[in-house]
Amino acid sequence: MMLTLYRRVNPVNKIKKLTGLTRVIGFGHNEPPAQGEAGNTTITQAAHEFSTMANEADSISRSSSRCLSSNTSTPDGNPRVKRVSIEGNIAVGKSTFARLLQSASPDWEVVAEPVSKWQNIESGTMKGTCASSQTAVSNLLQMMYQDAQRWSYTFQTYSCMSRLRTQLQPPPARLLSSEGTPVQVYERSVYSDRYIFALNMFELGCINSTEWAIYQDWHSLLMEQFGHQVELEGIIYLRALPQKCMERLQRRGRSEEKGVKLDYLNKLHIQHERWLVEKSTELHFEKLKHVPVLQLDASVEFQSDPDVREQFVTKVTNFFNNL
Ligand SMILES: Nc1ncnc2c1ncn2[C@@H]1O[C@H](COP(=O)(O)OP(=O)(O)OP(=O)(O)O)[C@@H](O)[C@H]1O
Ligand SMILES: Nc1nc(=O)c2ncn([C@H]3C[C@H](O)[C@@H](CO)O3)c2[nH]1
Repeated sequence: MMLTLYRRVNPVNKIKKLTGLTRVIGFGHNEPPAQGEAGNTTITQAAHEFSTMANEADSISRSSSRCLSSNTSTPDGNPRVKRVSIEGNIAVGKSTFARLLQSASPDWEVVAEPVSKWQNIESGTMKGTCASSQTAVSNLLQMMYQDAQRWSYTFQTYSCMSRLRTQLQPPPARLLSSEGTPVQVYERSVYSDRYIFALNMFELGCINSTEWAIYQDWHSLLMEQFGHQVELEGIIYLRALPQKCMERLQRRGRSEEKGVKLDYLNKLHIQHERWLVEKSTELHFEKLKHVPVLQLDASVEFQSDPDVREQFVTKVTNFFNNL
C-alpha cells in the first residue's frame, strides 16, 4: 500500500520567503528586527485564515456555570469582587499605575504580572564538583528576546499558564468583607497573552501556523474549563504612543529588553488598538466582546503631579463603581 503524504504549505513561511522576511523579528543583539511594515498586511491575512480555521471548531460556549467558591455572587449572578485587567504596551507604566491604585484604596488588590517567574525557571540540578549540587535557572524572558523564533511558543505556554494561576488566585479576605466595591486588578491577562502577544508573534512568523493552532486550541479549552473564574468585568487600557514607551523602556533599562526595537512596540501598539479601541480583533469568548474598557492617557507624567494622580483615581473609581 502506498501512503501519500501531503505537505501543506505554510502561507507565513511562503510570505516570509517572498518578502525576504526570514527573520521577521530577531531581538537578539545581533539580529535587529526588520524595520518597516513590509509584508505585514499579507502576513495578517494569513494569520486571519489560520485563526479562522483553527477556531471553527472552537467557538466557545461558556462553560456550565462554575461557581466561584471564594468569590460569592451578587443576586444578579455577578461576582462580588470585580476583576479588571490593566492592559498596555511594554513600559507604558502598568506597574507604576498599579502601585498607584494599590495605595489609593484598601478595596483594591493589585496582582502583579509574574515576570520574575519567567526570569527564574528552575530547570533541574547541576552536579557540582564536590558532591554538592546547584539548581540550574533559566531566564525564559531573555531566551525569548534573544531567539524569538525558537522560544516564542514556549514563552507563550508559560506566560499563559502563569497568568492563569494569577487570575485563579482567590481574593484576599479583606476584599470579601469590604462594604465598598472590591476589585482585584491584574497586570495583563490570559486574554492579552493571546490577542496581543501570541497573535503578534504568529503574525511576525515567530510562532508557526502549527504552534498557533495548538496554542489557540489549548487556550480555548482552558478558558472553557475555567469558565467564569477567569472572566473580566472591566479592562483599563493605558495608552501612549510607542515612542513614549520606548523612552520609558530605555530609562528603565531591563537587561532582557536591550534588543527591543521601536518597530516591535509599534506592532504591539497596533494589536492593542485593534483589540481595545477599533474592536476589530477576532475574539472567541462572548463575554470578552462586551467587557467595558476605560482608556487612559498614560503619556502624562503623574508620578510628580498629585492633581493628575487624583484625576486618574477618580476616573478609575467611577469606572469600578459602574461595572
Ligand atoms: N506616567 C509616567 N510618567 C513618567 N514615567 C513613567 C510613568 N509611568 C511609568 N514611568 C516609568 O516608565 C518605566 C516603565 O514603567 P513600568 O515598569 O510601570 O511599565 P510597565 O508597563 O509595567 O512595563 P512592562 O510592560 O514591562 O510590564 C519606569 O521607569 C517608570 O518609572
Ligand atoms: N512575547 C511575549 N509574550 C507575552 O505574553 C508577554 N507578556 C509580557 N511580555 C514581555 C514584555 C516585557 O518585556 C516583559 C514584562 O512585561 O515581558 C511578553 N512577551
